Amino acid sequence: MDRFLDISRLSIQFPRSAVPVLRQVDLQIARGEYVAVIGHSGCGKSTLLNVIAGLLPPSAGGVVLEGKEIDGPGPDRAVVFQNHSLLPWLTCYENIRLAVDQTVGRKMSKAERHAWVMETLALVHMTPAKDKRPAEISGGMKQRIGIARALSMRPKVLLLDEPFGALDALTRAHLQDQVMEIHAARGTTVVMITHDVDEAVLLSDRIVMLTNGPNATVGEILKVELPRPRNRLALAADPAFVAARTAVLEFLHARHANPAMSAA
Ligand SMILES: Nc1ncnc2c1ncn2[C@@H]1O[C@H](COP(=O)(O)OP(=O)(O)OP(=O)(O)O)[C@@H](O)[C@H]1O
Repeated sequence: MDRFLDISRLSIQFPRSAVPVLRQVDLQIARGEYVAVIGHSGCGKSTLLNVIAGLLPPSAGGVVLEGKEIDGPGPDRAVVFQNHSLLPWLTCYENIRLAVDQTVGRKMSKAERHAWVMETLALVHMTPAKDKRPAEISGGMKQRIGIARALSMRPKVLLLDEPFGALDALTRAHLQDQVMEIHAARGTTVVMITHDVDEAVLLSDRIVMLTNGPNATVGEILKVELPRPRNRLALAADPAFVAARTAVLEFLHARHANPAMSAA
């Protein structure tokens, strides 16, 4: 398989901790693939994403992107967190423009940068709100601007750390549909952390299921063979969708039940 993003023998142990959080994680991700990482709270999903982002060094093993070992953060990997991190004194346009100027800026003229920001705003359907400041828009809109800002840097990999976790169900569904559209339009490679089984099945090409921590590792990988574009309504009763959903639920609740719940 194409080893666009290659995580091999990765272990993470925090200082003053007796056991590793993650142990011997092996995962190869192809260019353009959409991969979801799912697992119980505290198993190390964010830790894994932080290593790919270059925010955390591996204790053993490593991550290689297009043949180059990751040894720090870089614009080739953009992260979107659950809580949007927009600069409150800048408008939506300016928040994205700043990211463009700081990353791809030197390679583009002023007019090209403007056009690129406008194109990215349109991609998340936020053109009408371009002159609003973050305090003037809803949580879902802020998250759309956060995603647009990440995409504006033309990352090789988009890292999503529970990007819809703080949103209500309807807004969440709307954003999931938009991320599917963006993935189809731009072909960006995506690694997304989620707790939501339906979200994982709807969006992903593969679902990586982590075992419980500490010493968590890849327990199983499920290939989601549903054709794209995917429609949430049509899929709700689709036997392949239901089977994938059941397989993930089976893994999480039967074979790797939440340790916190079983201790209660
Ligand atoms: N900087 C740190 N120093 C020490 N321990 C840490 C640090 N960051 C995370 N941990 C521990 O590592 C484990 C994994 O944390 P992580 O946030 O990666 O889990 P998660 O699967 O993303 O959890 P959740 O689903 O609740 O967000 C937890 O036990 C956490 O307490």
